[in-house]
Amino acid sequence: MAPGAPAMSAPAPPALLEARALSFLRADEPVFGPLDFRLEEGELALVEGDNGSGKTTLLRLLAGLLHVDAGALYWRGAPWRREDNAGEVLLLGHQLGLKGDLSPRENLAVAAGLHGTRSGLDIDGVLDEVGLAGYEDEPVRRLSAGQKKRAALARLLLLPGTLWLLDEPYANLDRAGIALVNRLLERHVEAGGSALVTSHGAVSFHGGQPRRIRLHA
Ligand SMILES: Nc1ncnc2c1ncn2[C@@H]1O[C@H](COP(=O)(O)OP(=O)(O)OP(=O)(O)O)[C@@H](O)[C@H]1O
Repeated sequence: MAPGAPAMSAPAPPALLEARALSFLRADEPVFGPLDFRLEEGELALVEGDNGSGKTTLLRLLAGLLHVDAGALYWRGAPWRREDNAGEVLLLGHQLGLKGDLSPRENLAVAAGLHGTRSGLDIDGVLDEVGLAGYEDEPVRRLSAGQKKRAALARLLLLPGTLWLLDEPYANLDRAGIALVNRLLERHVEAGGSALVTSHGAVSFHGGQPRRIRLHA
């Protein structure tokens, strides 16, 4: 290296997720976007916007339930292909995706059979952690709204996902449930996981100032 030449620094690693000029169209009208953002591994970001600004649409698109209409998405630097990250991206949406006739224990067993589990975790342990001890074998349709949300959180905790997409995760939860969501999020991020969270309530997150992704209707 010539004297005085600047030291070469290693290129920054690619973001876990990057959106460039991303839009979703309905009847040729953009629901949101064009939107540019990055999300790193071990980072939480808040998706903000008024009612109808497209927060749920964005999360459903990232969960593979809708197609990218315009712009581009990258996963670890490569063009986004659902088949490359299907097991790594977990959505907790308004519809919780639980089978009402099955118990929490059975719902989690089905999910674990399909996707595996995080090492060191088991079904009864996560149900206990989310406060469903004693309700493990009750059909989900007989649980309260908050208990159903807790069962969905138990599934999120159990499965080996990298990116959590949480749409209004605090809805229907009591104070202890809200604290539970924050605890699970902090632990996920500390372990190198990432999360995109929509919430109209205050998210209390102690892992630093989260990135904010603002949608405009
Ligand atoms: N299935 C659908 N068919 C047609 N339009 C839809 C559908 N779902 C949502 N929309 C429209 O897309 C826009 C964005 O909706 P979306 O649910 O993504 O907003 P949001 O930001 O999550 O809203 P909120 O804060 O009320 O939950 C709204 O104008 C809505 O009416």
